[in-house]
Amino acid sequence: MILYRTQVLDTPDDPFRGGGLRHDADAGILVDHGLIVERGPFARVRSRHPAARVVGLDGGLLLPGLVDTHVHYPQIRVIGALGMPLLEWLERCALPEEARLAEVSYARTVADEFVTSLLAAGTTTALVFGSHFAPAVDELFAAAAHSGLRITSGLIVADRMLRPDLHTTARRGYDEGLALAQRWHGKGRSRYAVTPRFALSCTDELLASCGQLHRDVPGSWFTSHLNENLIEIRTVEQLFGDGSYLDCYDRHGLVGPRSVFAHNVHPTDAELKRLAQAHSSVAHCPTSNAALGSGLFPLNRHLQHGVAVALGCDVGAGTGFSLLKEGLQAYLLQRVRAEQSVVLGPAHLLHLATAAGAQALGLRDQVGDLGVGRRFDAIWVRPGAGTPLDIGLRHADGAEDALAKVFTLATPHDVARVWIDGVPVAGGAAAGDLSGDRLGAAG
Ligand SMILES: Nc1nc2[nH]cnc2c(=O)[nH]1
Ligand SMILES: [Zn+2]
Repeated sequence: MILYRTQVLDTPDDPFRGGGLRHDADAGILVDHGLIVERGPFARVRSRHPAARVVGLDGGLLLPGLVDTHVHYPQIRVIGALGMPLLEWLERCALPEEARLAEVSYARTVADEFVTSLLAAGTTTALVFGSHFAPAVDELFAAAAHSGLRITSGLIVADRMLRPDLHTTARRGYDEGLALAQRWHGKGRSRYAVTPRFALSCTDELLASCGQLHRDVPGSWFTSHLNENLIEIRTVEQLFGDGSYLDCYDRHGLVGPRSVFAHNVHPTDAELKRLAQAHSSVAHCPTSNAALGSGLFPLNRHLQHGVAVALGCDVGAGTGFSLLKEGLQAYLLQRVRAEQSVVLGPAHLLHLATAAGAQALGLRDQVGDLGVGRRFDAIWVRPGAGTPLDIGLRHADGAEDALAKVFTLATPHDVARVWIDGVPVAGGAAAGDLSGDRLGAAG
């Protein structure tokens, strides 16, 4: 057992529903085989467990591991292509790179780069858009399993409107998806997600095969894109004729409590109503929406309709892996929405980046906060001495202020250590000597 002594912040109760920030300035968190078994003032927990090994996390603060509900594994190398709207960016930047993952050795290198970057940013759980190539999806699951990342992912399918080398058929997509699910779904921390790229690139027949696969793999997840860009939406309407964008998925049983839709920047009220009724979730990806000029996410309307919202970095349209940056961008975006804005405080941002994501992925009983009974998925934010974040934290006016500074100033360089299930999986030099708590050691 390890007893961590630290300052800890989390949001067990939803700040959008009256909850707030939970803060312990000198907490003791007792971890046994990756499970948090006790939490309280350090002195009290220590006195009850005098034999536990104490690991002091001095300076900085401990947060729950970040949960990313929308990120593309094959796109790490195309981050930063600015100045294009969605469809042009896909054609010129994203899809040529995605085609390169046909080569397994290339995919393996990219998978390693991807998983390493996610963990370094403090993301411990992610819903990941996989690849159009099944062997490349195997590489992703293998890299995630090796690293410890909690991952939900799957084969991307499309059968029109992309490059022909990224197209599949309903039969092949089903068969390859089923085989991947049999290899990875429910193995360790991995789960399978049925993943049509977006309705624009999928015929009804392909989406029907997705519905079949979702039903045939019990406990599988579903994810796709929705209502991201006005030209995309108009094209989907022309292709499908009747009904809304969401209807394209709904017709095939793909709108339910295990469905996560990325973006939803331009929803109708009827779509929001249906998403809420189905207990589906929306992955809000604010840096991507800004970079592609997709629009201003209507958080107020999602909240009014009771639609669950979490955060996604949407690499590579998004500008990096940090969900702290996504939180800041979500905040800034709301500031410019004028009278339609939702003013987000630091507790809202932390909730969106942790518990809300865990909820969207059906993992809230395991992760999302650092209370008793949760797995110890955590990040230690400890900036280098003399950096603006270090100065800000030392002069912070209370916990909310400290957390606001983290969202404003922290980068992956400030994530000194990352644990999943009590095992350190990332962080190094900045973490100093945590005797008995080494990378790869069981907690
Ligand atoms: N942002 C984004 N939107 C998409 N819609 C379909 N594919 C993509 C993608 O790769 N990125
Ligand atoms: Zn995306």
